Amino acid sequence: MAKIGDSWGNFGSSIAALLFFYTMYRNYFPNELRQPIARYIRKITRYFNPYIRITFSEYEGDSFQRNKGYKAIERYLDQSSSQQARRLKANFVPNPKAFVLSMQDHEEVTDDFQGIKVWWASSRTVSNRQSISLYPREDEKKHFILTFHKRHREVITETYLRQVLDVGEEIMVKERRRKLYTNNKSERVGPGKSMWSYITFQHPATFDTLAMEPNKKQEIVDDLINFSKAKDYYAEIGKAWKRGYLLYGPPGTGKSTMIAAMANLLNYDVYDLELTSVKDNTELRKLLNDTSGKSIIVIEDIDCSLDLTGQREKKQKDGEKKDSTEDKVKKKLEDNNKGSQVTLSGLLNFIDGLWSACGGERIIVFTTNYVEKLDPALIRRGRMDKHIELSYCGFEAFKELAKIYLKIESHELFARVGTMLEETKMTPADVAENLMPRVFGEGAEFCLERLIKAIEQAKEDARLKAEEEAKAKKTEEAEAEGLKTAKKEKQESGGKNEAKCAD
Ligand SMILES: Nc1ncnc2c1ncn2[C@@H]1O[C@H](COP(=O)(O)OP(=O)(O)OP(=O)(O)O)[C@@H](O)[C@H]1O
Ligand SMILES: [Mg+2]
Repeated sequence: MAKIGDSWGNFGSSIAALLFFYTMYRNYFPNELRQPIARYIRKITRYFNPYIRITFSEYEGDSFQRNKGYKAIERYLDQSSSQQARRLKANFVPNPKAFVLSMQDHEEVTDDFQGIKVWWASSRTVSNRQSISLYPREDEKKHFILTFHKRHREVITETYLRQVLDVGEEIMVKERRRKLYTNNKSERVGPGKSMWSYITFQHPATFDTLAMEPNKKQEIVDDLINFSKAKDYYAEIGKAWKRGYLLYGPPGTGKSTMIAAMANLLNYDVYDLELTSVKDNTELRKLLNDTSGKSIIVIEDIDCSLDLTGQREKKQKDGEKKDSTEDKVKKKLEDNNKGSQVTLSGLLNFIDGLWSACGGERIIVFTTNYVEKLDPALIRRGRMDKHIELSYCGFEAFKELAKIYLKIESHELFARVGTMLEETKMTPADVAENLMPRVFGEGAEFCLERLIKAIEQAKEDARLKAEEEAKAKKTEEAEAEGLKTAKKEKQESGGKNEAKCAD
């Protein structure tokens, strides 16, 4: 009891002494001396203080740019925060649906790295300014402060902080709501606004629900996963961490569905780039600089977005005849391209990684119905690393669709469907449409029979179309023959007349 009384007595006299010195200092020290003394005291304490403090602010300098590292640190600290901090705040994350607990301001947690103890504190400073601001952050500044012993300076600043960022970013990617971005026309974008607008990406397609030959599918999945894990490899060989896929095939064969499946597999955002809305190459560069890592940049129907047919056009003018499909594509291209001056070389520059080399991994996907129309420079390996053909529905793809839509792996009608699909071209979209039960209670057999009828109908349609085409060709040939004969006759009669005149 006496001991406690003694220590209270010592404590009291120390406080009294401190107060005494402080009053003396305030009242009797001239102002000019106070500043150097304060500086000197700070120097002494710094000399004896073995700890280093690093402050991580929520915003970069005085800019409006949010510091990505701050968010990553916050996510990294969540686990220690939920176990150690006493005052927590709860944030909702959609993926997986849950509350994430983070520490409140002015809380402190500890972390252990290779046996080294560090302290993390969250802090918020509020400015004294008496202004009214629309932006809360102008007056409030949030920081994380990391404290550690100076003998661990190298390990902490180099290895530990790298790990904090990597782990934090990984958590953020896992729990984020993925986005589907589309580019706005530049006229509609106000100053300081992003050229991309987005909605939440919620496409249900996965590689499990995508019907295609299993080995081919596995090869694509492996390729994507290998790419997403190859950060160090790309750094080693000095290439931008990007990969290009060209998906080609007739309409309804699953090109867009595959892009959604890719995004779902890798947990990437999707940037759907409408090239015809991009004014010129400079704008294209800006758009691409504004994309984030872990994303798929998609240009659908590339043949209709850009004039890539220059060489072919020249040949056609030299006398070749255009077919009706090409006519249509050309017309669509002209309609689309009004106002866009993006050139092939602008696009090539982008793909080559000059502009996409900033930041994390990116996948570029082009889709087209007419692969033969694309300029070889655009799709050469290295730009479009993998060319994937999505084609008409074969037996293997049909079996996958039956598994997805009818939940069956075999049926006595399968063999017949298989033979019919070999003879008739039908897209997976059409097969899926017929297999999907339309009203409650439609059984597998009913749906398979409907599919058989649809294939028979498609076969009949194809036969009629071929007949019509053959007829049209014959008429064309007859007309050409007629023209030729008429020309010959004219020439001959012209020759006779000339001879008469000479007589
Ligand atoms: N291989 C497939 N596996 C499963 N479903 C498919 C497949 N191909 C097409 N489908 C179905 O058909 C529909 C149309 O497919 P999708 O939009 O992917 O075709 P596309 O190749 O992108 O066509 P387009 O060239 O016209 O853009 C999708 O809703 C999808 O459900
Ligand atoms: Mg499509």
